[in-house]
Amino acid sequence: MDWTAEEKSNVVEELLRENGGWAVIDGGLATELESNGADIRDALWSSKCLFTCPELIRKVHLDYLEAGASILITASYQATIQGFLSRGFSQEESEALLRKSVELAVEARDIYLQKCPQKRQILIAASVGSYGAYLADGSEYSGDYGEYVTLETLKEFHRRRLQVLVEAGPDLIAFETIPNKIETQAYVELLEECNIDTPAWFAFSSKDGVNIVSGDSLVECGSIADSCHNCVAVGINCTPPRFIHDLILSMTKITKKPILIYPNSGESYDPEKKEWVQSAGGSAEDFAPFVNKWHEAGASLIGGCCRTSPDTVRAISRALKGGA
Ligand code: MET
Repeated sequence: MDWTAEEKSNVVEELLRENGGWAVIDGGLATELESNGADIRDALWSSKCLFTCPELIRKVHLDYLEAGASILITASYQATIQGFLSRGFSQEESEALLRKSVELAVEARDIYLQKCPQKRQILIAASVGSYGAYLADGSEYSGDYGEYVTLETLKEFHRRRLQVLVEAGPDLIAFETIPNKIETQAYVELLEECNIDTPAWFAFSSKDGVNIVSGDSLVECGSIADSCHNCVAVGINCTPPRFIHDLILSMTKITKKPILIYPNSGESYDPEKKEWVQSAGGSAEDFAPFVNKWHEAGASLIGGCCRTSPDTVRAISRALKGGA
């Protein structure tokens, strides 16, 4: 469909209007692929599935739609041209893999809508993971890229990837797990410099309920995102549920745009051990009682991140419909 820039930028508001003020985002993709048998222990993480088991990605997208999600996030979180090149793919093949992530989500939407008696709006959000996700050294959870990584390094790293994803025609761009201010700034400048009119959301992660993981201020980073012309929603992802309420309250002070949250199942990243440790009070099953409080506090787009599943999404959907 050929939409004007203004129509494109209204897709989230339109979805929220159609749905009565809230919408459900899908749940964890990589961890759900793993639960379905995919081996993602790899520097490419879930994006490895783009060439090893694309049909499984399509299946997981479909499972999330059947569970009630209205927004699908593509399998491009850790998909980067640099990452694919280092595995022996050519530039063309690498770009095709990026496009494939969007195509698979679009296919899942088409299959779902064909058999769904009640037509509903479904948006495809092209995931852009941080530079640290590409490095796969834990820096996506510390935001510490060292002194040699500048704003220009980050813009150069993301530029072509962003252009290719946009050309594949997603409804939205999902900047996910943003760890620091410099990368927030890089995304905002790239959208402008590349004349991108696809709307974008900015999702930060936090490990203390106050700042984003690098220690940079959520208020400051959220405000940078909020001031970006393309930005249609600001929020939090991959963060333990127990921090979410306070983070929503902080964000209501800096944005009038829709607030999105998709927490993980309660784990935190231990930089010493370089692994995720489960913490008490916030498993995916515990989501449902919080969901309406989060919505009342100001979040309108709600889903799950790592280690959440279609069951989590079903519970979120039920709770928002008033059935929890
Ligand atoms: C570490 S955050 C990962 C986000 C990504 N959309 C996923 O669920 O796989």
